[in-house]
Amino acid sequence: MNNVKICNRIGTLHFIRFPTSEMNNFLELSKKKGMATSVSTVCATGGGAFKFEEMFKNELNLKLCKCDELDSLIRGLLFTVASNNNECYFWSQCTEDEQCSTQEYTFQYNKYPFIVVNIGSGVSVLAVYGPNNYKRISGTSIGGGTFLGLCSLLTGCNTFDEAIELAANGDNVKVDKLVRDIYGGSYSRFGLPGELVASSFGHMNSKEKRAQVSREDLARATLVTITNNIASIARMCALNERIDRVCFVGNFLRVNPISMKLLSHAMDYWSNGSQKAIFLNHEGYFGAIGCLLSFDERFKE
Ligand SMILES: Nc1ncnc2c1ncn2[C@@H]1O[C@H](COP(=O)(O)OP(=O)(O)O)[C@@H](O)[C@H]1O
Ligand SMILES: CC(C)(COP(=O)(O)O)[C@@H](O)C(=O)NCCC(=O)O
Repeated sequence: MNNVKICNRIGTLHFIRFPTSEMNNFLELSKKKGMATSVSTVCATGGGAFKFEEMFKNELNLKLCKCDELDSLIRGLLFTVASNNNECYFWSQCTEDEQCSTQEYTFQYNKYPFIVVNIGSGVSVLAVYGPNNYKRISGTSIGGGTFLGLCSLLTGCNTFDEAIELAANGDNVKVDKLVRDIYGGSYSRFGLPGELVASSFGHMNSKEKRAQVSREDLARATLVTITNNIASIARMCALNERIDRVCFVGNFLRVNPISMKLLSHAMDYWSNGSQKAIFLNHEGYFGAIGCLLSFDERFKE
């Protein structure tokens, strides 16, 4: 991220990611490179800041400066949106897949409230009322980790990128039972179109249908199931809080236009256009950015 001002210096922020399952390799590399000779403290957030604290101290002689993950997330998000003009976007015309495309979104970050849905391993839903005023209003354990876990079980895939690639080439209609499979068409009285999923994985009780589905179809159905569930929770939270702007973040949305389009469509369709799904380019890094800002503040003190 270019032209970022932190601690009265302007520069470029660089982002690198690796899964915490690779922490041992990271420690080995840090030892080899003599990381502790150039820094004494590393800013860290999320569960890993607690889980790996001892390990960093014992193996590398490095102190972790621990910051709360949700405080850091909101702080990093607000800072990034304020510093980076091109950060936010939305998907338009998501009823027609071919016409669905991204458009830049001018997010009035200094206008409150708004909702943040963080889709990591699990999902946290936060209502933000001011720069230092937010609450965690809901959450679900059915998140990005669930997608990857179920998809690995069902398809034998080994990575998130592979799971997304499979899903991109599959068709959930072969796996899910639609309203039209039950009604023969729409259930118009309650505004349920025939193409709506009535029952996720609802076809999979049939031996015949199971024989017809591919790994790709199963990956797509898993992605659609998890995403639609998150969309339902996000919509209900927005409605309850009477908030219309909903920012979706977290690494589950990395290289995942299928889920972003589904979330956009669900928010738009079920709210008659009153709720808006907003996405951010640095979707998985706000915790890290917020944590860096807190460190900067403590350093100044
Ligand atoms: N390279 C990747 N490896 C593993 N999971 C990934 C990767 N890229 C995206 N994901 C998705 O992101 C989720 C984790 O999101 P993240 O925002 O990093 O949350 P957490 O704070 O739980 O680490 C995973 O469960 C998976 O769905
Ligand atoms: C515990 C967590 C805050 C951890 O964050 P994560 O590493 O998943 O990003 C998150 O997984 C969560 O909110 N889980 C859902 C718990 C629930 O409300 O049921």
